[in-house]
Order: sequence, then C-alpha cells, then structure tokens
Amino acid sequence: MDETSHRRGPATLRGRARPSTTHDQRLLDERGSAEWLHKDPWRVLRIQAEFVEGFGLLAELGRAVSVFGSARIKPGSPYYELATEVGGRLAAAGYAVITGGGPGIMEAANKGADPHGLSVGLGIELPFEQGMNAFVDLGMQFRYFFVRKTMFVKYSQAFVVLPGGFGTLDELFEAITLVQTRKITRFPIVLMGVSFWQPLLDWITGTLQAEGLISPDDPALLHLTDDPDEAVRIVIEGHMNAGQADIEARVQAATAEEAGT
Ligand SMILES: C/C(=C\CNc1ncnc2c1ncn2[C@@H]1O[C@H](COP(=O)(O)O)[C@@H](O)[C@H]1O)CO
Repeated sequence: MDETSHRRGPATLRGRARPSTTHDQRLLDERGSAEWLHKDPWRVLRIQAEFVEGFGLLAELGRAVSVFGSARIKPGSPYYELATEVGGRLAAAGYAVITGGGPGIMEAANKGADPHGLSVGLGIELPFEQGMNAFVDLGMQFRYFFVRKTMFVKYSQAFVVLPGGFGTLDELFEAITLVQTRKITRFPIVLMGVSFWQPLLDWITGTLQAEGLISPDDPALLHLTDDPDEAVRIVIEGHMNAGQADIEARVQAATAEEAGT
C-alpha cells in the first residue's frame, strides 16, 4: 500500500477519504465532547446486540413459516379471514407461525395460529407507539428492519405472503432475490390472494421475463393459490424436498470424506 493510502479493515481510504488521525489517536487523544457516542461505529454494538438477542430467542424455534401481509387490513375482511385460516392450518401442521407482530394480516395469522401452535411476532420500532398484537406468544421488538428481516429468513422454512403494500412487497422481493441468487435454497414462497397477485405475476412474466431481466425459470419460484390447504401442502412438500436434499448432500459429503481417507 502506498503512503497516501490508509487501510481500515477491508476498506482502502485514499485522497480526500484518508483520515487525518488514526483509531489510536482518536481513542487516546480525544478530550471533551461525548459526541462520538452517537456516531455509527458505536451503533454497531447495538446492532450486534440485536442479532445476539434475536438468535438467542429463536434458536430453538423448530420448523416455522413466516406470514406477511398488510398492516392495514381490518378484521372481517376476506384477506383477514384467509390469513387466520392459513395461520391456523400451518400451526396445526406443526409449524410455528412468525409474523411482524403488528395489526392487519399479521394479527390475523397470529390469531389463527395461537390455539394450535406457537405464534411468534417479530415487531419493529416505529415512530408511533404500537404494541405487539394480542395473539403473539413469543415476541421481540427490533430497532433495525434489516436485523429483523434476517430473523424471518433464518428461522423460516417458507414464506406465505398475503396482500399488502410496500412493507409486504419489500419482504416478498427480498425473499425472491435470496432464492434466485441461491442464498437460501429449497424455500417455497406462496402468494395467497390470486386476484390481488395475478397482475404482478403477469408483469413479472410479460415485462421482466420478456425483456430478459430474469431467467425463464424465475417466475416458478412463486406459487399462487387461494386455498389454505394447498398453501400448507406446498410448504410441507418444499420442506420434505429440503429434508431429502439435505440427506443426499450429507451422504455425498460422507462418501467424499471416506474416499479421501
Ligand atoms: C401502518 C400501521 C401499523 C404498522 N405496524 C407494523 N407493525 C409491524 N410490522 C409492520 C408494520 N407495518 C409494516 N410492517 C411490516 O411490513 C409488512 C406490512 O407492510 P404493508 O406496507 O402494510 O404491506 C408486514 O409483513 C410487516 O412485517 C397502522 O396500523
């Protein structure tokens, strides 16, 4: 590294970006202001603590499915009832049901799950006061969206997505991207509410696929249904395939290890 460069972990800082002091200088030599306490590097510890608490809380969850959907859909609406149904059937099939812990579809899925199995809420701190919905058995309130999103993906074997707005679309497209890029494998994504999602699927095939922006196989990453039983069947089949693939991978690894010794 030349003299005009500065290395900070994996980052290279040159020219204007080069700091005028070192970490040691800032640690040992700075006096007075406590401003640094509010700066980003310090926040990393809070972020880290949130990961540790989340991993600790959910480590023994067992199999689980995350259910996403609008915070604004009210009890009594058909989508609320659908979410209650699918939450109940997933729990009866032995899956913990994880939601964002809020109102609307989240509350509906927790409500359906509650009498049959474990009902989980991963809430998010918002500018307005909002508690966990009344049907959450195991809950945690997160400060950071990205930490919370890691928990949904890490501790679920599938996502079920009901109609929603930006928050729901964000959660859906993150999951599709993770599956498409094989960061998570054998992970069913079920869209419930055919008339709501069909226009999006038409755009995905008619525009994204037609313009070569996704692979021809990609639209098949999404399953579409209005039937809670079919949604649960897709989840269970995906899970069984994942189990089979894991067994095959372990057999292959063991065979390779034996051959090497
Ligand atoms: C808007 C209202 C409450 C917001 N409360 C939320 N609590 C927990 N999780 C939330 C909340 N809002 C959004 N989310 C997450 O995004 C998805 C829903 O977002 P959408 O824009 O409503 O589709 C949901 O799955 C959550 O994970 C007023 O009551």
